[in-house]
Amino acid sequence: MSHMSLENVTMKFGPFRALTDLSFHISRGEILGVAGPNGAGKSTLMDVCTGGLKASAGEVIFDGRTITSCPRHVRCGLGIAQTFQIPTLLSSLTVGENLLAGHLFGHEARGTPSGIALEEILSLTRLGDHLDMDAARADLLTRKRIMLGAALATGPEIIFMDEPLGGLNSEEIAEFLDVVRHVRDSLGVTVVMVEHKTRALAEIADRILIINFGEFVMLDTPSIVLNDDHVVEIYLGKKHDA
Ligand SMILES: Nc1ncnc2c1ncn2[C@@H]1O[C@H](COP(=O)(O)OP(=O)(O)OP(=O)(O)O)[C@@H](O)[C@H]1O
Repeated sequence: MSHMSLENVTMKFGPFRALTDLSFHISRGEILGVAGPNGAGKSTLMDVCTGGLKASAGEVIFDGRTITSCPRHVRCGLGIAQTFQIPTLLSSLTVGENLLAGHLFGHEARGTPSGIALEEILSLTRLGDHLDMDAARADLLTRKRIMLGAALATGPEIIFMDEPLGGLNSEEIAEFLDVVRHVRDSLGVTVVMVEHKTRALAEIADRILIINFGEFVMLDTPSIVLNDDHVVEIYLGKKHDA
């Protein structure tokens, strides 16, 4: 059984369709990359999955349960977490307190404590040495690791990440991807990563979904998707003749 599926999801803002009749499955434990040109509907897609938006039509199913209309905190309680493009931290608190806040939020939403130990999150996100540091003092990569840690502390089964690599240099990208890989491998958490940097996606993703103008284009392994003529054309605006 698939972990999460979208069935004929359409998202309208007034008369404008940001997503049109989108259907696909996310498998448990996979790293799914989501790519597409600016305005393709990637953030909208993430929001209809995590509860920021309610799809105008169609259904979002998680572990067999229809969650299309569930608000964000209910989806958090079911095991759905999200990180944002610009790190949203409690900057007056320490790194440890940020993780604790995530833990408490998840506990409250679910009614039971998270099954993921804070020590393991500290080790996976490499934050063990920074526990007492004020979050406000952290550099960008560390802020991203703190946000990921706080999201993991809610105890998710699936985590959606909105452009997590933005603003990082190539060394930092490699380090962050390594953290994400370890998170998936150690915790079995499913990862959905919306990202413009397709080369990085190709390195980490099991499969990549391409959308364009809110419509499904392709979902397959990175090598198939990124070498597909239609996908290359969408990105470059012309035929790829290599
Ligand atoms: N709240 C809203 N009201 C009206 N239109 C919206 C709203 N949110 C998004 N849109 C429109 O829906 C389309 C898809 O936007 P979305 O942000 O999902 O694209 P994206 O693929 O994430 O883009 P980018 O890569 O630039 O972040 C865009 O045309 C956008 O202007």
